Amino acid sequence: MCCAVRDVVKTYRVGRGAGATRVRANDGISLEVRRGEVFGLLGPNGAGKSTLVRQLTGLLRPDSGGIEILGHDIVRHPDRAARLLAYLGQESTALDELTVRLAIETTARLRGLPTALARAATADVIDELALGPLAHRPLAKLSGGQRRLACFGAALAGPRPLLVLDEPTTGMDPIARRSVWSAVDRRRDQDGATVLLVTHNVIEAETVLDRVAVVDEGRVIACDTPGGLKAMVDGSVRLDLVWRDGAPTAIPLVAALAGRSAVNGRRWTVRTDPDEARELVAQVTAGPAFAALDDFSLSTPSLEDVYLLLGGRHEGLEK
Ligand SMILES: Nc1ncnc2c1ncn2[C@@H]1O[C@H](COP(=O)(O)OP(=O)(O)OP(=O)(O)O)[C@@H](O)[C@H]1O
Repeated sequence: MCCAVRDVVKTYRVGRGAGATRVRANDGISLEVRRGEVFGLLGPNGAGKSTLVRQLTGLLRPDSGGIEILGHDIVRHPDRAARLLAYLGQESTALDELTVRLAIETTARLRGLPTALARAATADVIDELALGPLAHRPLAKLSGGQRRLACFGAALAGPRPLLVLDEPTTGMDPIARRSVWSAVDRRRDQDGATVLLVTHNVIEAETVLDRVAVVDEGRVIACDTPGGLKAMVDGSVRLDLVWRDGAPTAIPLVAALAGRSAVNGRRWTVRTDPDEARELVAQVTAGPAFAALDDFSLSTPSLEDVYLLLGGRHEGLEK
């Protein structure tokens, strides 16, 4: 076991005096992260994911509950977390004035590597993430995605058995994102590192995560492998129809679909069983509606579908 979280409760106080209110950000969270796995925390804005990871990193103290990392009691000894894990938070301003190279090297030195080793580790990370062209520029002068990649690089400098990454790929282009996921894979496969990842990107998460905890309103509402979670929505498929200039609702078939589609701009999404989906595709593509279509696709369930399904079901889904 790498991390064990037991019934963690964290309440923030918002405002002052008589008008103060309380926000229960974590409402009894329990989960276990096994050694060597890439474990994801998935959930909507404000679900309590960052609050949980900040407690794991020793930066925030739970009101109650226990957190153990590699046998260390982090609630009692929050200072130990820094030796056990590398943390990439949502904001990283401490390193902003440094160049990319210095930010990575400084982090490696702070993690106890002697100068020569810190330099070598920095060169490796710069190479691995293709940060060479940015290495001499201060973080503050980089684009959002570039700065995020540089901060991720700093998080990798100096080995740690646990990587805690809060939305590591925010703002990154597809190439940078891919290099992040490759680097995460390498840390797990070659170094046996455990990775705890906060993400909103369900599609991306599906390809890198071994297990996922779905967090909502401060609680874990489901925890399983992506495959196990997707089995909940087995037997359904998703038909996406993208209309060129608005849907031709004068066509009876389209009018009938309107009532059962989730509409997002020009995109209509219908969830149904595979047989009906095939039938609908045949009807839409063979009839007059086809001329109004820009694109259509039929997909098997993704974690996103699970996530949407869980939105309304908060019980009995943990494994
Ligand atoms: N410092 C704070 N003071 C008061 N309330 C806070 C504070 N930090 C977070 N909260 C509240 O606690 C709840 C959980 O926030 P948290 O940042 O943990 O969510 P999250 O799941 O990480 O969200 P996101 O995906 O948007 O980053 C929210 O309602 C948030 O408004």
